[in-house]
Amino acid sequence: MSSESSGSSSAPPGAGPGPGASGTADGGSGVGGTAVELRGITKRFPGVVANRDIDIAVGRGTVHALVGENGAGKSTLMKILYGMQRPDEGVIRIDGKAVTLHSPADAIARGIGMVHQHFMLADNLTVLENTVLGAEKLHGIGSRARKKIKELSDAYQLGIRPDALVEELGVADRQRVEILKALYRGARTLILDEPTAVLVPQEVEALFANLRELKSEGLTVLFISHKLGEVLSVADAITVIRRGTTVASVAPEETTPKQLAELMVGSELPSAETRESTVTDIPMLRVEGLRLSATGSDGVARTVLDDISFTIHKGEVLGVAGVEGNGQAELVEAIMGMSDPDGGTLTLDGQDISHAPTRVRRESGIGYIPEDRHRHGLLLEAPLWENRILGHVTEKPNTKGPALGIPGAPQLLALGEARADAGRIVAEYDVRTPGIEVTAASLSGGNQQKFIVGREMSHHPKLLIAAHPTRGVDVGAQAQIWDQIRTARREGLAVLLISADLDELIGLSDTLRVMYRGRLVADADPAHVTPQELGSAMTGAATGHLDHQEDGTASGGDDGPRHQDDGTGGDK
Ligand SMILES: Nc1ncnc2c1ncn2[C@@H]1O[C@H](COP(=O)(O)OP(=O)(O)OP(=O)(O)O)[C@@H](O)[C@H]1O
Repeated sequence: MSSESSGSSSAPPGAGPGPGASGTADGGSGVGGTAVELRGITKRFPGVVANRDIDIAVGRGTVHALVGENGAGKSTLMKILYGMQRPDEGVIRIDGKAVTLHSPADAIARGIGMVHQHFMLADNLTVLENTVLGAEKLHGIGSRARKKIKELSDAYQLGIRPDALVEELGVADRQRVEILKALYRGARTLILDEPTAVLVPQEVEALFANLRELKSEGLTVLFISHKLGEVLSVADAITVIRRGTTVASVAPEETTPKQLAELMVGSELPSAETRESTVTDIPMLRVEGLRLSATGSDGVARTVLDDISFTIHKGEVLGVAGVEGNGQAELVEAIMGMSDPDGGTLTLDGQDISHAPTRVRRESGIGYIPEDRHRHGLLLEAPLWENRILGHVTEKPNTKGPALGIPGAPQLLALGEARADAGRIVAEYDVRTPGIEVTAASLSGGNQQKFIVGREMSHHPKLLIAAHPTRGVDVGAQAQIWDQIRTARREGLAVLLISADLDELIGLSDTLRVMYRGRLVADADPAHVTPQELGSAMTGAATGHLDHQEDGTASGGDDGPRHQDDGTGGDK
């Protein structure tokens, strides 16, 4: 049943803020009128009310942020507005008119566009082809489409060339192509799902400039973000969602990141832990001369890992900064045994694992938080308790045996123990789920991530390969995951941390390296480096040791790129 088109709502159009709201920033009061109204929206899933009586009005020509804890219901609400989910109750009004949205095509027809967190572009096609794909027949594309793309790109200063091949574009450009694609389809309201999660600070600034440009042309932007500082810098209005319902509408100039976080969780956040060094001189992972090449779709072989060497010691977090696509993902895959490097050696705790299969590497004590949790971290359609076993099928508590007490006999899966332990992870890591029987797919993104972190930490790894460990995770859960990593590090855990979140890299790492075009080109002291300095090295503008300058800029050392390690790693 759906009552979107009935027009029945507890609140009149353009009415004040929802329950508990401060009333200062309900977007409906914006000078340009109301672009989108969501009134009394309720959406139930088995065992969960994802949205409960949500009330939001978004002013036309404004940037409106949605914040809230993992599982609060933000994505569900945006999927409802984009026609991907049907609400059980409530009214959607676009430009004052009640509408029923059966599909994204319906939403697009009404001027709603969405840029998902995982871009949906075909790599081997051009910007032009990607933009018109699905919007019109490919054979119909030509000068008219090219002209329109150029006009849109110029009007909103997106700097996109219609004939550029998508696979040659960096993350920030791909995001602009997604925005362009939505504009091409006539979007007047753009939904962006965590748009800054993969961007370096300079790119975030550029995106925000684009958003301001869109706004000045009367477009409306709705975006979800966990980065509260950024939210405060770009949003005109902020809606806080807690446990499925709108709890506050806040004006950015009247709040701080801390207050916002507390509105999200409904209580005070713990204060950050002070840092102390736990780095030892005992090597845990030694990577020497790692090289990998890959053949692109043009048939040309390219070097993706170029003579990579470093050591991570017991109790040390080595952070690798880099713009996505500079070899970090390939480095992780090579360490996990998921690719076949051209050369180099890997030594884990004194044992040569260069040619060991992934399972053996895991059993030797490597925990793995993958970048792509859907492809490598979870079986989405399997229940959560089965996901407890994934990647740890030969380890306790998932196994018992040997069978029948016969030495040498195969081990058996210990299903009861695995279930019980899945329940423990859910409780300990605050994974918001109706239970362990639901599929992993039904959890919100941040809760899926918390489950993976819990699973990997439960095996007390010697080495944790953590790729974006808190991506999509709310501030409270992020602090908790950082604490867990710090605690394990005090007990000797070595960590390879890959992250696009520079605050996370700086805050957690003992040693920092910068990866650029497959090489480790710079290093920095996390106690002194700034996100801006790291950002410049990530774009290739600074190399060597990033000496902190008083004026806040970084200067590379004069000894050129220092991608070679002297074997001592980054110990301080
Ligand atoms: N398809 C689904 N089936 C069952 N439950 C679902 C489904 N989609 C979402 N949920 C549940 O609805 C609730 C809200 O999820 P939603 O993804 O909207 O949260 P979110 O605020 O976007 O979280 P995050 O910040 O982690 O992305 C969660 O409890 C989630 O488990």
